[in-house]
Amino acid sequence: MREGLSGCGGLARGADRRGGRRAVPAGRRQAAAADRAACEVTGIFVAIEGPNGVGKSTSARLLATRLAVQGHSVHLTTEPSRTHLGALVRQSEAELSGRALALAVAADRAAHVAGEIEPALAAGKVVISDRYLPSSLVLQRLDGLPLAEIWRYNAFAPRPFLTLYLEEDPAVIATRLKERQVLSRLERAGSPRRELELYRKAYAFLGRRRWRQARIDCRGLAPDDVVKAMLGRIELLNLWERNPLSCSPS
Ligand SMILES: Nc1ncnc2c1ncn2[C@@H]1O[C@H](COP(=O)(O)OP(=O)(O)O)[C@@H](O)[C@H]1O
Ligand SMILES: Cc1cn([C@H]2C[C@H](O)[C@@H](COP(=O)(O)OP(=O)(O)O)O2)c(=O)[nH]c1=O
Repeated sequence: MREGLSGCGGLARGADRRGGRRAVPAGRRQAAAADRAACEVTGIFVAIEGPNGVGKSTSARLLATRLAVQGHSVHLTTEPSRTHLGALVRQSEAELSGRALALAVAADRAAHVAGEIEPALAAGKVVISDRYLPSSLVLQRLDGLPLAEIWRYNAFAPRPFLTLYLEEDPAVIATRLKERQVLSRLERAGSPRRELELYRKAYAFLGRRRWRQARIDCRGLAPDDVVKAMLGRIELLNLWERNPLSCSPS
């Protein structure tokens, strides 16, 4: 098994993530073995995180393009997902808040993982997600929920191969947000500085849960340079050597 890719290929399952062993009743062992076979995957999963306006969408798109040009089979996705449920979450964010929004986001995440991320990984793709679980550890906290409660709702979520956190000077992010015509309720509730602070806490929290993650200091970097730094982080992990898929472009 590739290092850090326990469980379902590029995804590490909850029991492993928590460092515990899941007791499987004898009668279910066969089904569990079938599940393991069904989720035998070869792709890898990279999540991109950071405060609103830091450049996640821009660099996720560029990273996907760069990898595709290199010949990799890439699936670029986002949270909230591009499903009806994801659209509903986006539309409802103004009036849905606190626990209700946290649960709606977690439901969308569960559907996103099962319906989109895992199948793409099973097909051997590099999955890049613009936002994932760490976003909840920041945005739902902005909405007043304690970390432990948010974690409970998201404990099912598989650990990505690598999570990249973009960081930038809060003043630069604030200038970019001023250019946005409409700010969402949570964008207004937070601030770049507060989001950066909560992301640092999320990083530490997930680090204790053996998430593999890296911060990228985007100060003074053009989008192309941010992507170079991302690729550097990925290569640092010897990803390409470890993952046969990535060595044999489709
Ligand atoms: N590295 C960068 N340098 C300068 N501007 C950037 C950079 N990355 C993104 N931008 C710009 O900042 C704004 C916010 O970027 P975006 O990717 O939408 O952020 P996010 O997805 O994190 O909210 C966009 O106008 C984008 O063109
Ligand atoms: C991914 C995620 C989104 N959301 C909600 C709040 C955000 O304002 C809304 C939309 O996400 P956002 O990334 O701001 O969307 P866009 O791509 O339009 O910039 O979804 C959460 O509350 N928690 C989460 O973990």
